[in-house]
Amino acid sequence: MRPFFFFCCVHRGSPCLCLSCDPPTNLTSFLPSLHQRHGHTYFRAHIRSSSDTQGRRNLRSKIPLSPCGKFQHTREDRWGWKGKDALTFLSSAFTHYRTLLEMHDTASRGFISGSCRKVPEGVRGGKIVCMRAAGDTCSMISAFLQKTSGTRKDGTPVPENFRLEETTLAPELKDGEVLVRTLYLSVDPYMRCRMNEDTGAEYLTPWQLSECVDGGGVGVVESSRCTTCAEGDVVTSFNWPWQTHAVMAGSGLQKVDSQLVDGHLSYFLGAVGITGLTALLGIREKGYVTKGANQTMVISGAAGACGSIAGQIGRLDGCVRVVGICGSEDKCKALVEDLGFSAAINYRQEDVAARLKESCPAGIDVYFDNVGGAISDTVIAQMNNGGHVILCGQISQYNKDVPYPPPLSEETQENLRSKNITRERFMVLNYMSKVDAALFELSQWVKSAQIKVLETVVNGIENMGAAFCSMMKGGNIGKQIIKISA
Ligand SMILES: NC(=O)C1=CN([C@@H]2O[C@H](COP(=O)(O)OP(=O)(O)OC[C@H]3O[C@@H](n4cnc5c(N)ncnc54)[C@H](OP(=O)(O)O)[C@@H]3O)[C@@H](O)[C@H]2O)C=CC1
Ligand SMILES: CCCCCC(=O)/C=C/[C@H]1[C@H](O)CC(=O)[C@@H]1CCCCCCC(=O)O
Repeated sequence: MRPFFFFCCVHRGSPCLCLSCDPPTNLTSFLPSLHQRHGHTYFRAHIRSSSDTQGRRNLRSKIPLSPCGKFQHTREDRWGWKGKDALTFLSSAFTHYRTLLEMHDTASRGFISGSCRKVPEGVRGGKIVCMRAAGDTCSMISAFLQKTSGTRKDGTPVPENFRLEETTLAPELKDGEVLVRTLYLSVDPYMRCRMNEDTGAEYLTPWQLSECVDGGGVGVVESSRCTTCAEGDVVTSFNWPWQTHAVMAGSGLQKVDSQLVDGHLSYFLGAVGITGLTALLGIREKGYVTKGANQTMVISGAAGACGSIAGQIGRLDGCVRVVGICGSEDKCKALVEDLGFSAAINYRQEDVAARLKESCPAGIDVYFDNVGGAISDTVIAQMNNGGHVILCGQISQYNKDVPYPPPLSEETQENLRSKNITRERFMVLNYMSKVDAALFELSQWVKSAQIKVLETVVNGIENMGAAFCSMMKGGNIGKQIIKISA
């Protein structure tokens, strides 16, 4: 929905409430339907007073507005309530302001006291910005990183590392900007590294304590002053702020085609997004899978976002055995029964070396490594001569103070060298020229159910921090998604 602005002003001696919209199109059809659809419209208030040295006050209030009167055309780009209807609205609005201002700001209190029969002296272009028209969703909530003892480079992240703030969006868009409503946000392992002052990876910038946290997101354009984005477009970005709404530069957003995912827009953060691409391009660029070569592939972190897709692609690309390693019985069951893995090993309960011997009788040719550490040492020890390790990630090391990729043990280095095993670092962002074709391929596989998609969806921005921490400990099956709005 397009944001719009009400201006309180004196119009020929009586208060007038005007509505302005940029560009001023579709107002006639838009306004009547507003109340029909939502019953109540909630407003967020900005007000400017002559005694307010900081200029603008954000009152952070919701003002229920009852349907009243009919809109009148007052100027080419303005529509408004006049006379009695305007007074009714202003009266309730100012009553509400007074309560809030008494709580918030004694300096501003003077100008709203007294009668609301006329616009009080001192109010200069007081402005009420409509943020949202549906129930409680009018706030813009942002998530910030905060220090807690023990969680910097070494240590497990906790939900208390994140705090929420409720703020108001700047109402006017500048040239090139768009207002987006966030639909889904992603939490990803690399974010643990962004919690550190030194991320340990040259392409990752640290999150700043006072700035809104960002990452992968998908949303819908609600209004636009950017030539490349239009209202209703579905867009995505790697640098989406953890906010319910955001004003962003249109040039930083990629438009996506909902048909690619049959309307499952969260897939743009997973199977038909960065983690699907990581699985596909990682295998294609570094896995050297050859049809008819009788290869066995092992995947660690196999029930996660990348791993669950990688195993299915390994099979589709021609591996005869695909074995997953993951952290629970439920995950093992999902891999074998739902995704068609040949076998699955629960590393928390089983002897990984013994189970690998049993489930990979011809040895291991390709290893899609998501976790590193002891699990990877064990897998590499059972790899065949001329095998290939796809070095995708090392999540078992992200809570430690080590560089990326972390150093290998002498024994594992010797295994790689003596068996001529390649172990090349893979980074999906280095293959952006191949992304369009790869996304199409993933989309076709998903649509035809040759690839099944698993997701763990949590609702609400207030649960972002907890969802991130849970994913880091294995709380997810498939891609961890946070649904922000419908
Ligand atoms: N190179 C690239 O371009 C990219 C790399 N990655 C990397 O891929 C890997 C997977 O990412 P993604 O699919 O998004 O995340 P996942 O969906 O796989 O979630 C993380 C999973 O890691 C597992 N895990 C956590 N701690 C450990 C541990 N100590 N030992 C073993 N497993 C652990 C948990 O599953 P469980 O219950 O099995 O323990 C958890 O569910 C990460 O290492 C990430 O950094 C991701 C995207 C792009
Ligand atoms: C330091 C550990 C990194 C391990 C590998 C990994 O998880 C990489 C993930 C990236 C993947 O290539 C695609 C992504 O979305 C991940 C990186 C995102 C980069 C965003 C950069 C944001 C910033 O730093 O400003």
